[in-house]
Amino acid sequence: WKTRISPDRVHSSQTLIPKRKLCISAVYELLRSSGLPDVRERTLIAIKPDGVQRRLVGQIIHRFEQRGFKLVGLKMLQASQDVLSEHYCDLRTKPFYNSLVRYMTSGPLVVMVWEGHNVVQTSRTMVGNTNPAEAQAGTVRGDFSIHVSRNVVHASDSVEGAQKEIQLWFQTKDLLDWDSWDQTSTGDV
Ligand SMILES: Nc1ncnc2c1ncn2[C@@H]1O[C@H](COP(=O)(O)OP(=O)(O)OP(=O)(O)O)[C@@H](O)[C@H]1O
Ligand SMILES: O=c1ccn([C@@H]2O[C@H](COP(=O)(O)OP(=O)(O)O)[C@@H](O)[C@H]2O)c(=O)[nH]1
Ligand SMILES: [Mg+2]
Repeated sequence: WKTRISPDRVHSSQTLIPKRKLCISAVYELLRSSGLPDVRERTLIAIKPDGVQRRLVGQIIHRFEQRGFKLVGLKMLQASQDVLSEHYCDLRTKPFYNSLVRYMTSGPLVVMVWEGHNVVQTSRTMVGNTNPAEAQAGTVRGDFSIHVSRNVVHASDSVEGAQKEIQLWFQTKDLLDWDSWDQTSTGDV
């Protein structure tokens, strides 16, 4: 037991922190300061009530996993009017705002945080045009929907927007900073 734990772990105040985790943090810091890709970019993806009702949750998650992004937060919830008015504050003056809120509160949502290089922009591409009639086949909206008022999924549209939305929908403690085995040299845990 000792030989297995001790070479891999260091003490930091009260807790034991895996050395590998410290190393990975240092590598991320180096990448950031060197201008190399930020592999820790995060975005908020929400499967809207029509996506949940139509049992599309698995297929949508599959697309993000298959693309190579990492799931760091996931919950199912009934959205409140308050959270939605904050989430869609830029749309409050739009004529469709009230129907949008009715739609978004009509059933449970599955809200997720995905992480990876360029995840905000790539997710927007994967999700497709806001109006499914204009969305390319192969995108979530282009494959699963036909009308803008039932477009299955939400994806943050900028890195700053994603940060705000993640703070709105999740508490920091509910986001898991887990190490992906494909980013470490061995599968030894
Ligand atoms: N003309 C419209 N009629 C009905 N609903 C609309 C219309 N335009 C937008 N919506 C709804 O409002 C949502 C938010 O619009 P927005 O312009 O932010 O599109 P989006 O960024 O592609 O979508 P989301 O923010 O949900 O990812 C749309 O996803 C859609 O559900
Ligand atoms: O004419 C419109 C435009 C948008 N929406 C809804 O409002 C959401 C948010 O709009 P946004 O412009 O942010 O588009 P998105 O980011 O969802 O592509 C969309 O997803 C739609 O659900 C709508 O119902 N009618
Ligand atoms: Mg939007």
